[in-house]
Amino acid sequence: MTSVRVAIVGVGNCASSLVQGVQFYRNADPADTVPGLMHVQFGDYHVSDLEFVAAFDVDAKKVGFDLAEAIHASENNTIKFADVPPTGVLVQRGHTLDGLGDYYSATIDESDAEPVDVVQALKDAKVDVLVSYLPVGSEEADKFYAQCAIDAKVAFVNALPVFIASDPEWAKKFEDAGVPIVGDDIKSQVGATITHRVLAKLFEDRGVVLDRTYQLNVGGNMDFKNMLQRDRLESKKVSKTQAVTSNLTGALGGKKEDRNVHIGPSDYVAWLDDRKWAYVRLEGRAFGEVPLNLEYKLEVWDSPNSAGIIIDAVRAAKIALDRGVGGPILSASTYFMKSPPEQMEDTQGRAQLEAFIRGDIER
Ligand SMILES: O=P(O)(O)OC[C@H]1O[C@@H](O)[C@H](O)[C@@H](O)[C@@H]1O
Repeated sequence: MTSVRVAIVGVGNCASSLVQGVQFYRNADPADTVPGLMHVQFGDYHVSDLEFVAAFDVDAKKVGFDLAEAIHASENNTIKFADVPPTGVLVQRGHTLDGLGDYYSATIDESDAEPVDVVQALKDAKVDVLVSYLPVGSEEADKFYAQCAIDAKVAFVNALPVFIASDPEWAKKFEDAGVPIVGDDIKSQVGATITHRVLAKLFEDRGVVLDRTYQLNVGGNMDFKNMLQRDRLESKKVSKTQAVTSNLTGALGGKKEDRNVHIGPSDYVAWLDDRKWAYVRLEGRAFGEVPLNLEYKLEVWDSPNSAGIIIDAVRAAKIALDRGVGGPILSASTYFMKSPPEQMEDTQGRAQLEAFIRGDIER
């Protein structure tokens, strides 16, 4: 089988963990279990089949540098768990559009190079899958790159909370073009979303009435700094909220907004670097209408926590591309993403995805 030729837009911490992860597990035995991957061998593709062939960013400390160097440059502050040798891929000057909010603009220097023709660059590098890791709130920029993927006939993995796969008009554009998309908004391996989603569901499954809940997140990466600009995180709040409530049938079921559900990024704490701490509280009523409350705290390194999921999402997108299936890949989107076109309970989502890998279902 051929490799999976991957391009990345946004060479931040998440890109760093992805590139390091492919290096770290390049010799993994297909019979082994790798934490954070569904399979070492996912359909026809081993982890090591991912080949990074293009990257785009706007940061002067990254543009023009080898991807292996750029992943540790500028404000990137995630954990280093692999030595990535030079890739021979130089980061190209992407288009800024609304990609930089106030905090990014104040923190980094933008490259003064001319933005490249992205569609041409994708074609020249024979890219199979473009992963969008733009900062939260980059609505215009994310749609620009989605359109580039359509024009270059490159599959798209939308890791941020801008609604593309889950937007019927955009979904149709991908379908009409015969280009697969997996989106929207990556759901980490064991992150704030999945733990909260599962525990809220546990309340319901055990007959406890969930009256109110919150999820307060703090972190020290640029994602959290960027989100200090409150108007950039609206889509993120909606995405995170529906990821939890879509699993419920009670009063909070399906709510995108409700006074009794507060889920969102809460503050930036510089010394946490790329660690993310989530404080979650669920308040309910059990037998005899007696109060029952649960509170937990999750501590993770944010970017590695989603890198394995992206490796699987990229391989699912490539399988769809190989099979000539365009539009949202529902099974992969529902299992990997917070805001898929259709929400499904996670074990069911995983079973659907296994069926997709085997070729039993189309998408
Ligand atoms: O931990 P969760 O809730 O699944 O969130 C995962 C990801 O969600 C994305 O929206 C964030 O920008 C990432 O930084 C984060 O890793």
